[in-house]
Amino acid sequence: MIVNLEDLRRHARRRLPRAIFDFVDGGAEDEYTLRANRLSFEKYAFRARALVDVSQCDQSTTLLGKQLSTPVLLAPAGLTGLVAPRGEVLAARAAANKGTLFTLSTMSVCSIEEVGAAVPGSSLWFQLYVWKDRGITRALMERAKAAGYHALCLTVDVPAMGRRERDSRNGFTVPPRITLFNLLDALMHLRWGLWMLSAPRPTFGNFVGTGKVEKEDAISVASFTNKQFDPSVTWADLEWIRSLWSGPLLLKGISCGEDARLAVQHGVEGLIVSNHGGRQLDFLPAALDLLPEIVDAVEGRAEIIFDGGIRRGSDVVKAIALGARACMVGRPFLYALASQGQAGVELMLDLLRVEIDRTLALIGRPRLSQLDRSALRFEERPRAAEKGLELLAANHMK
Ligand SMILES: Cc1cc2nc3c(=O)[nH]c(=O)nc-3n(C[C@H](O)[C@H](O)[C@H](O)COP(=O)(O)O)c2cc1C
Ligand SMILES: CC(C)CC(=O)C(=O)O
Repeated sequence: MIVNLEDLRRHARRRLPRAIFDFVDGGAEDEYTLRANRLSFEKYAFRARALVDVSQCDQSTTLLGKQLSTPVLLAPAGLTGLVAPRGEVLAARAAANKGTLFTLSTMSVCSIEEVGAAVPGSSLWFQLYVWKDRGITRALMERAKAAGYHALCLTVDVPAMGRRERDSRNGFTVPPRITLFNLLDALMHLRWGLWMLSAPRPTFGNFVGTGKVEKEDAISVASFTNKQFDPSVTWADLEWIRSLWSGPLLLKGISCGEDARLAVQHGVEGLIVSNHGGRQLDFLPAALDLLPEIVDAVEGRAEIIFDGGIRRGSDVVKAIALGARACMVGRPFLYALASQGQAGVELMLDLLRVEIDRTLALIGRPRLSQLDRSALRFEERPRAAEKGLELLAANHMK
């Protein structure tokens, strides 16, 4: 039975082959940041007001000029189409049906055009990684523009791919290598195996025909991206990106006040405060702990989106109270896709919607605009968090 997002994770764990589940679920190195992302929410409790009319809670909002029915968006996730066939199309449809946005990763299985044709461009953002081959980078932006995507989200926290040790242990490659273990694993996860047989062999769909993926047979994500992504990108390149993209521009992966101020000086419309879900630099602080410094640095000059560890509606309310305008979720929508395809993603968004409404009612602030830091208490000693860290560390050592 599915009553919350953790249930979707459990479902996904049963449904997906080990290497695919670990690719989605895992983080970098010791996974400190991955664990911290969750535990940081325990540092905050609520200050609730009583006897407020909460008969009409309203979580609708606007983001970069677009009306949204909820402040929860779907984060870019490479290889979503490995979790369910045509996974990006299914997730984009779910987001559009629920009045919110889907962000397509540069590293998607379905192409920019396929997703663009499935839903209105107004409910789509495109996430950009800058390739060494600037012709390819330029073409990605032109294709997203031609397909009607509303905003461009440049990810800035991958100058090198984080080391995901679960992927190394599992020998995870794209496309998945056909080995005896992988065949057995697929047989033990027959629904996923049959699903995948119904789709073309998954690869990085935006690069088919460019010669970049055809040559590569079964390569690790880190080897591929370290070969293709440009580690020399600097603030100066933003001007070039700006000259090619006329819509709203956001930077994803900003993690300190200095960079937030620079981003504003460069005229970006939005920032995504994120540590890439703990998949890049291990021992970055929990994403929630990055938020106040960045909100203070931005001083309202750009819209701030938060991601990292959101698993409850109350987490969304806390991030908004700390100054975010909206939140992205990554793994939860991938677990949901693995569990029930498009219907699973819609269910995940519904679960969060109900939890957000209930939290707003219980704290006596029926609208998002009424949320600020006075809605929270900082827990001096988050005892549950300390205990949780000890337990998780103990599990990790087993
Ligand atoms: C499987 C997977 C693939 C991801 N791929 C990308 C990507 O291609 N581009 C990107 O900017 N972020 C990527 N991310 C990071 C997410 O956009 C997001 O920052 C992160 O998942 C948020 O944390 P959460 O999973 O705890 O919600 C990926 C995350 C996961 C789990
Ligand atoms: C396929 C990868 C490059 C996607 C990514 O950014 C990630 O796994 O975090």
